[in-house]
Amino acid sequence: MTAQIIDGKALAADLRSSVKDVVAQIKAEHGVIPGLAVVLVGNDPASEVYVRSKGKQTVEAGMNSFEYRLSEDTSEEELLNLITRLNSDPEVHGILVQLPLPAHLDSKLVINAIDPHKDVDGFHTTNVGMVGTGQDAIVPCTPRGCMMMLAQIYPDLRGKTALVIGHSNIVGKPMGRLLLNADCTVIVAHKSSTNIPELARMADIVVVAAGVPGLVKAEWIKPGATVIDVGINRIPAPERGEGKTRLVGDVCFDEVSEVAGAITPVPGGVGPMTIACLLANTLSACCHLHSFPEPTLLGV
Ligand SMILES: NC(=O)C1=CN([C@@H]2O[C@H](COP(=O)(O)OP(=O)(O)OC[C@H]3O[C@@H](n4cnc5c(N)ncnc54)[C@H](OP(=O)(O)O)[C@@H]3O)[C@@H](O)[C@H]2O)C=CC1
Ligand SMILES: Nc1nc(=O)c2c([nH]1)NC[C@@H]1CN(c3ccc(C(=O)N[C@@H](CCC(=O)O)C(=O)O)cc3)C=[N+]21
Ligand SMILES: [Mg+2]
Repeated sequence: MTAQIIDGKALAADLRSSVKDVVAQIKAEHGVIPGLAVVLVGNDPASEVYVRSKGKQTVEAGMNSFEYRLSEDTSEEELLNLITRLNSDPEVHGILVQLPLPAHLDSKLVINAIDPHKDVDGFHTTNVGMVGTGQDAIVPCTPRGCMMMLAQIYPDLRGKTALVIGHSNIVGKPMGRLLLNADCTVIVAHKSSTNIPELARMADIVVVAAGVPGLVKAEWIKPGATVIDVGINRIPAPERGEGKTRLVGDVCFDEVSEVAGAITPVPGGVGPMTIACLLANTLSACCHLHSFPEPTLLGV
């Protein structure tokens, strides 16, 4: 069997184009332009790349992008002051603080200072609690993107056995909660789990967000299962020339795609969906803040 490749790049382009249509409609009807503020503290090169890409795609969707680049030694007070200003700025509908923050800043405190209605990452304790209890709330971008990709394969997720590998607050835990809300039977594994290959062989759906290249092997996968690879790892690629690198996920893609029914590639899988969902969340936040009807995008 050769797995169907779930094309995140194409699906993300569809999502961005439906966001763009609704943005144009809101602008025409109400004169409101959704705005996203991205805050980057320090100069981590990888974060720099993501922030630039987010800003570009925000503008391409017809929204306003506000970027704040603060120095590595910014104090917690300065950062909290900026968030307070953004919370009360009517042109800002979404606020994203790029993680990780430098070690001297308390990310829980900083994230919880964001107005939950503007927390387009869905990391605020209020949004986490609401998603955890099955209430409408802002859903974290990466898990939301994974759910949209799963919807391409399964019209109904009820009763599917799902394994999530990784239990971070930004990917694994919210992913497990969304799958549970969709009535999957959910297992969430992590470094202390002792029998992941065995658990994986029971799963119809495997979502891996561990940050370990080559973690998931073909013999772990039940034939026909769907494999969602969230991992983003930059590894040396001497075959491309000295000092060159390439991006890989957490899945041994070539061998797993011989067994799985469907699989997401890296790059071009979950990553582009994450950014498209950020735009979708910003649009939804704008609609909510202005009491416009919730836009229907790709249905998740
Ligand atoms: N595509 C996208 O849009 C995004 C991709 N990512 C990528 O996804 C990956 C995970 O990100 P994130 O959740 O932030 O990472 P974290 O490092 O915060 O969490 C990793 C999780 O994986 C677990 N883990 C690590 N090694 C193993 C292992 N060998 N077996 C089982 N579990 C393991 C850890 O367990 P423990 O807690 O016990 O240590 C932890 O729960 C990274 O590669 C990151 O770059 C992240 C965000 C968005
Ligand atoms: N507050 C916050 N929210 C985040 O959502 C957040 C964050 N902090 N910190 C870092 C992680 C990581 N992340 C990615 C987004 C897009 C791609 C992406 O578009 N990847 C492309 C490749 C990009 C490349 O070539 O480097 C792809 O997979 O095809 C990857 C990773 C969001 N994160
Ligand atoms: Mg942990």
